[in-house]
Amino acid sequence: MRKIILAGNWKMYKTQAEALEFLEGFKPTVEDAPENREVVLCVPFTALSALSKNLHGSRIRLGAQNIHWEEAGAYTGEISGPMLTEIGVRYVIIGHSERRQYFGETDETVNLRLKAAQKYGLIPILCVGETKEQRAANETESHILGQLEKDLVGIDQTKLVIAYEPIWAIGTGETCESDEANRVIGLIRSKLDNKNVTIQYGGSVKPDNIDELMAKPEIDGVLVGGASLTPDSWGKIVNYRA
Ligand SMILES: O=C(CO)COP(=O)(O)O
Repeated sequence: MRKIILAGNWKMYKTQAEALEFLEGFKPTVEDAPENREVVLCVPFTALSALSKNLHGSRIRLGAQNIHWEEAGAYTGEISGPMLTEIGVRYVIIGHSERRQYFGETDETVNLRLKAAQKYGLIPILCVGETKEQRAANETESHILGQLEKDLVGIDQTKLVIAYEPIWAIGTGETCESDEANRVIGLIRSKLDNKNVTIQYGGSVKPDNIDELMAKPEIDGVLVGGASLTPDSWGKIVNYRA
């Protein structure tokens, strides 16, 4: 039985005060969602501690958006596993296309970060996906399978979430067709040793396309940017119609 995980990726949005305001608005909605759905918010580092202290038994789980592979050290601007677990973080996004594109993340550093997350008991959400050019050149499959091959070396597939995020669908309003997302996710699953890994779709997920996406057999959840930023739209997404 695969776990359904709905995760919001706030990226570089919301101060601590804004995050707390969101929480108050969102808490009542999340408690109505069916129990078999894990609801995760991956927020900026500066909001993690305040949110953690204000969850008060809520079923919301917290996630970070990056983790360094060392436990501590001279790594200006980075954050370690123990720093995250100490404040109640359970998940961490690794290898998001924005980190690969703007911050020099490579499959090698993604692999190191994945190993660190698992070492410190965090569940990594590994992001993979192709650019518009790669899709046009029929390189979608080879690109994604190439990423997985390098990223997953030595990784325990029983403590892993994967998000398929076609880069051309991120923040563009251009959602991947649900059948196509289902096909690519099925392909990813076929290459994994553990067929029960939760595999999410991400890229312009909105309240008006969530039902269709979640109805697809291979899609086990979503990783959502823009539409996770307001309690109203995020509430509709976590309460999608099964
Ligand atoms: O990058 C994403 C989630 O990680 C998707 O962002 P959008 O939902 O804003 O397209």
